[in-house]
Amino acid sequence: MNITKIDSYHVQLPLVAPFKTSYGFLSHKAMDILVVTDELGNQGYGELVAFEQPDYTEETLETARLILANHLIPLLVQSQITHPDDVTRLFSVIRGNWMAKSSLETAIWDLYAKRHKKSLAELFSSQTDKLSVGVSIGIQKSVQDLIEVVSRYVAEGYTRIKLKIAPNQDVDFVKAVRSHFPEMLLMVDANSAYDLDSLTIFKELDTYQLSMIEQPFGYSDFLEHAELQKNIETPICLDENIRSVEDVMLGHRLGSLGAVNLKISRVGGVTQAQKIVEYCKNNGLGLWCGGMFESGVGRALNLAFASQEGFDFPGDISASTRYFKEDIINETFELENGRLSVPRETGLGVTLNKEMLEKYGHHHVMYVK
Ligand SMILES: O=C(O)CCC(=O)c1ccccc1C(=O)O
Ligand SMILES: [Mg+2]
Repeated sequence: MNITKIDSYHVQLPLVAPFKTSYGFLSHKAMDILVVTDELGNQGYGELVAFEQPDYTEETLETARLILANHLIPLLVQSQITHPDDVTRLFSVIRGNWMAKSSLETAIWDLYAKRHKKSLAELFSSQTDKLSVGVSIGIQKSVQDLIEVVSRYVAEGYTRIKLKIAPNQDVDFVKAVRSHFPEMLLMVDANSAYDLDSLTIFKELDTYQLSMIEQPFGYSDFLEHAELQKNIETPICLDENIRSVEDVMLGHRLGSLGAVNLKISRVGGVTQAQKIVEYCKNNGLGLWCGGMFESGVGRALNLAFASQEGFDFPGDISASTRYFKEDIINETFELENGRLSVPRETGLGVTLNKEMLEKYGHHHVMYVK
């Protein structure tokens, strides 16, 4: 394929409700939408999901833009690409910078699918048209507030609830939610807020039939996670730690994890993510699709990818309205009986809404042939 142009829209969407985690507070989500055009006029969309602060992982929107402009785009346009796997190989000379790589690699996947007049769901061997999904709930001011928020999402149909926790905002919250919803698929995510000194907290959390505990310890730690896993029954799920299939293998061998939160963007793209899917399937590890408050572009990709065999647990892929009042695509993802529809049109199966892009974004040209 011949790439003739790369555009980028710097978008900022207000969140319907602010989101509090153990490390920070989010009132709007910024993202860049890459549009890669080929010689036939096809356009592939990719989302750069990095945050503005380097507080989830090391990358930020600004570092990713630099890596794209100075390294990844020059590499890509100098090379002959016939399949998206070529992009991953090409980018392997550049260390890290997974979200920057993923934004371009996923745009090439969309472009490739469109050139072949296939949906991404089809290319990913999608097994289902409807996907059960969950919702991730930020830290609330009080137990009462949390119960109200959870009740609203349960009424909307979500089948799995994830609670963000932080020191001193953990056991009481979980205990209350569990007693209101005894059968609910429930889990917690600490975003690296604890260490082994908090073992007693986790032994207590271990008594609430949680599906898993996500990223309790350091964002690059494997040893303390393994020590914790020896002391609790609830599977540990790693998120921040996992950048490659090698990280999953390491965590598995050391006993640091029982499940993986897979975000395509955090592992450098679809081709890398697929290796993790295969490893988890072959080794009996839990696997589900995480989220980065994506716009509809990233959401469509997550839905297509997570509809393949191997994903065994509802992901953080919620309805459009859970995140934003208005989105930058023309389609909306609506919850029906706790499920979202997997797009079936060509490529990602979503189209950019020019009016919304203008309202919420700024246009930049990154490359012209
Ligand atoms: O619903 C979503 O898109 C994901 C929500 C979520 O938990 C999250 C959101 C932003 C950054 C990190 C995380 C996380 O999974 O840790
Ligand atoms: Mg997480």
